[in-house]
Order: sequence, then C-alpha cells, then structure tokens
Amino acid sequence: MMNSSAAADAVEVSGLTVVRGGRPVLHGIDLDVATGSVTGLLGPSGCGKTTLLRSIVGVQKIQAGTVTVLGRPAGSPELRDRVGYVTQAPSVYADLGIGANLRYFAEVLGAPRSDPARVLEQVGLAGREKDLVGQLSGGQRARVSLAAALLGSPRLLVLDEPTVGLDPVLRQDLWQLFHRLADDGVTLLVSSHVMDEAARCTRLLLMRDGRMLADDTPAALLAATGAPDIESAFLALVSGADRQDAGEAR
Ligand SMILES: Nc1ncnc2c1ncn2[C@@H]1O[C@H](COP(=O)(O)OP(=O)(O)OP(=O)(O)O)[C@@H](O)[C@H]1O
Repeated sequence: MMNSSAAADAVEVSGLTVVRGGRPVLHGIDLDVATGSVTGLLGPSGCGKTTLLRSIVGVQKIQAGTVTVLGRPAGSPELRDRVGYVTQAPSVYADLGIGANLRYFAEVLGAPRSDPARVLEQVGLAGREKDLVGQLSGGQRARVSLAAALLGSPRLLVLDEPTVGLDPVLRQDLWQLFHRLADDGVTLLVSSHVMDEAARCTRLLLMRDGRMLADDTPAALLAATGAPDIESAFLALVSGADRQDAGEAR
C-alpha cells in the first residue's frame, strides 16, 4: 500500500526475524520511524543494529516479518533514489578524487549536475574536489561517503555509525546537518554505540541481543527509568529485562 499522508511513518517494521550464519540475529522486531525525525539506533556491539539497517535498506535476507519504507516494501526499485545508505566501510573509490567520485555517483543516480557541489558544501568539504580519496583521513573519507548518500536528496537517510573516528567539532557539525535535513522533512535513522550521541536524537531505539528494549524520546526514557543519562537508562532497562527473563525462566 502506498502512503499518501506526509505524516505517515517513513519506516514500519513488523515481526522482523533475521538469521545470519545459522544463528537468529533479530527476533521479531516491531518499530516505526516517524517522518522527519532524527532517530537514534543504539545498542552494544553485535546486538544487530547493522542487520536491522540492512533490512530497512533492503539488502538483507529476512526470514519473517515485513519492512515498509516510504510506503513501499524495503528494497523496491522505486526506493533506489529515495533512500541514502552509508555503511560503516567507506563506499567510495580510493583511486578517484572526491569530485570525480561524486560526479560518478550523481550520474548513476540521475541526480542534478549541481548536486556534487551542494553535498560537498553540506559535509564541509567544499574546495577539496581534486583531493584523492585514498589520501584522506578516515573521518574525511566517511564524510565523502555521507556526501555521496546525500546526492539526489533522498527522503530517508540510513547512517551506520556515521560519526566514528570524527573529532568532537566535526561530530557536532554533522549532528547539526542531520537536524537541518530533518527540518526539511528528511528522515534520519542513525546507529551508534556511543550513548552520549543519544541526547542529540529526537527519538531513540535501544536494542540488545536482537530485541528492542525501548522506543521513546530521550526525555521520556530518562523520566521512565529515573536515570541521570541515557547510558544509565540503558543499563536500568537491561537489568529490568534480565529480571523479567529470570522470572519467566523460573
Ligand atoms: N555476514 C555475517 N554472517 C554471519 N553472521 C553475521 C554476519 N554479520 C553479522 N553477523 C552476526 O550478526 C550479529 C549482529 O551483527 P550486527 O553487525 O548486526 O551488529 P551491530 O549491532 O551492528 O554491531 P557493531 O556495533 O559492532 O557494528 C552478530 O552476532 C554478528 O556476529
């Protein structure tokens, strides 16, 4: 079914179950990501964040459940230029310059010719078009990958740990960019295992062991747990879940 309402959720996941390498990795996940939100996906390493993002982008084989993105089944051809995805590994060519990379991806996507200059400005790399990607720092390379994902002005941006390896000033710049994009109606789903980034999100999904522990605003999570920060709130939710599991096992 096609969503016609602008207020509809950008992502709707129901009963999502994924098995990788013969092991269950996601156990029947349900979640919605509101249009125009900056939603943080947080949880410890290995809890399934990347697998969930891959399912939303449509590159992950799923065993059960449904994933609907901008009103279409995840991975539909119509979503190709409406969803931007930045993986943890840089997805740009090391032996090409920044400008050549962006012009190539813009051509493939059919994005406007003015887009490479626009996205370079957005990620703070204007004037660096000629720099070879292979000679950039890790953080600069990550920003080129982000710039490539911004080509064609996608309506949903799925970013897997986009701020890893960035200094605090760049991290702040990027979070400001995320909120400017959200103000324009773009939806951002951003994974991180750094809990101090949580406060920058309008909504948080807290994950553990392939299950969703919480889906709420940062303020509501703090209020519900009485914790002073998101890291403590997460730990409180984990010990609550453990107590519940132990109770059910008895
Ligand atoms: N290609 C693969 N084949 C088999 N199992 C995999 C594969 N990739 C990931 N897994 C397993 O799936 C589980 C979830 O991994 P995933 O990468 O989704 O976690 P994550 O929360 O994104 O971790 P991180 O924060 O370290 O990136 C892990 O137990 C991992 O070992």
